[in-house]
Amino acid sequence: MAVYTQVSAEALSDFLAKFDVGELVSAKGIAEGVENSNYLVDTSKSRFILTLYEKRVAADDLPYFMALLDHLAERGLPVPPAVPDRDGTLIHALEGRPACLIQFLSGVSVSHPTPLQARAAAEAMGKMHKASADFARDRPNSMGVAAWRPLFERCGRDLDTIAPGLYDRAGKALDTILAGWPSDLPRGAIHADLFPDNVLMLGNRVTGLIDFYFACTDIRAYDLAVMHGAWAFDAKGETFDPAVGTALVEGYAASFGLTDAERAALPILAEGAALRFFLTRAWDWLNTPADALVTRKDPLAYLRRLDFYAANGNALFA
Ligand SMILES: Nc1ncnc2c1ncn2[C@@H]1O[C@H](COP(=O)(O)OP(=O)(O)OP(=O)(O)O)[C@@H](O)[C@H]1O
Ligand SMILES: N[C@@H](CCO)C(=O)O
Repeated sequence: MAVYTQVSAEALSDFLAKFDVGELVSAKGIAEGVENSNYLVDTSKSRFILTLYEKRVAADDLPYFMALLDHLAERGLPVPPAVPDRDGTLIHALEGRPACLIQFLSGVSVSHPTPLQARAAAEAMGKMHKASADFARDRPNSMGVAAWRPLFERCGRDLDTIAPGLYDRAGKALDTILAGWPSDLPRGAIHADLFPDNVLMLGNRVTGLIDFYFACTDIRAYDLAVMHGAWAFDAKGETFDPAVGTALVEGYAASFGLTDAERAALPILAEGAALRFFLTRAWDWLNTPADALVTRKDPLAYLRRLDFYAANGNALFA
């Protein structure tokens, strides 16, 4: 599930009355996702996503995300901008949470991407990087390299309750990654969480890039590294699909371009991306009761990716 905040029919009708979107016809909570509360809302005029922002999305960051979505949508990217109310306001409050009414996009997210689908998604990411090249706003990556040691320390020795020896193992990986982290690669606005569930597709065509709530200014090739880890393995991180991996790198290179320096850095960027998702999942694992309604994501699936990249990264991206 991802409906942390319940919205009553009365509150939703009052909310929608501020917009020129017709009358409320139906609303239902969306099960997918773990970060925010999402509802599928049908009105007499159209279909929308209502998002109420929960723990990890700071209200102060919403203007950045909404400006980026507008910027990309204006340049023809298939991203869902927020719908303005009659006064032009994009960001609202509903049931005590920051909330936006978002344009609905068609398509479904694929759970087992083919190389053709992976290539199309990586090309779309390349187009997004192109379109955001003149986006003037900046947002530091709150889940970026500077956040990893503090997050690791906050998890602490409790990591060993997930698997014996995990604290020492993760600590060693963290030291290696921080020591080798590149500082001179091109930066720009990146998505930073472009997992298959954040790409809507119809067949081999990308119809939507969604969930920009980790978007930030960071190393562009890091975005590709995040995508590689998310798309080219099975969910448990046990099996790597080389055809999907190649399709991602070549799709991005064909669409945006990849310098020799960026390509050479992909192994360490991929290790860093794997560590990032390992750490946030481990933190959530340790801090979400096992019987909570939300399904916890397995941190070890990202430790396996980390091990894979450490052992094979250089050969993989050569
Ligand atoms: N603009 C949109 N158009 C169509 N469907 C959408 C849109 N935005 C979200 N969805 C649907 O809602 C689901 C959850 O949305 P989203 O991924 O933004 O949630 P989240 O809680 O932020 O999740 P995550 O765990 O990926 O961070 C998506 O999987 C998709 O099915
Ligand atoms: N994509 C993330 C969850 C949202 O940040 C994960 O799978 O761990």
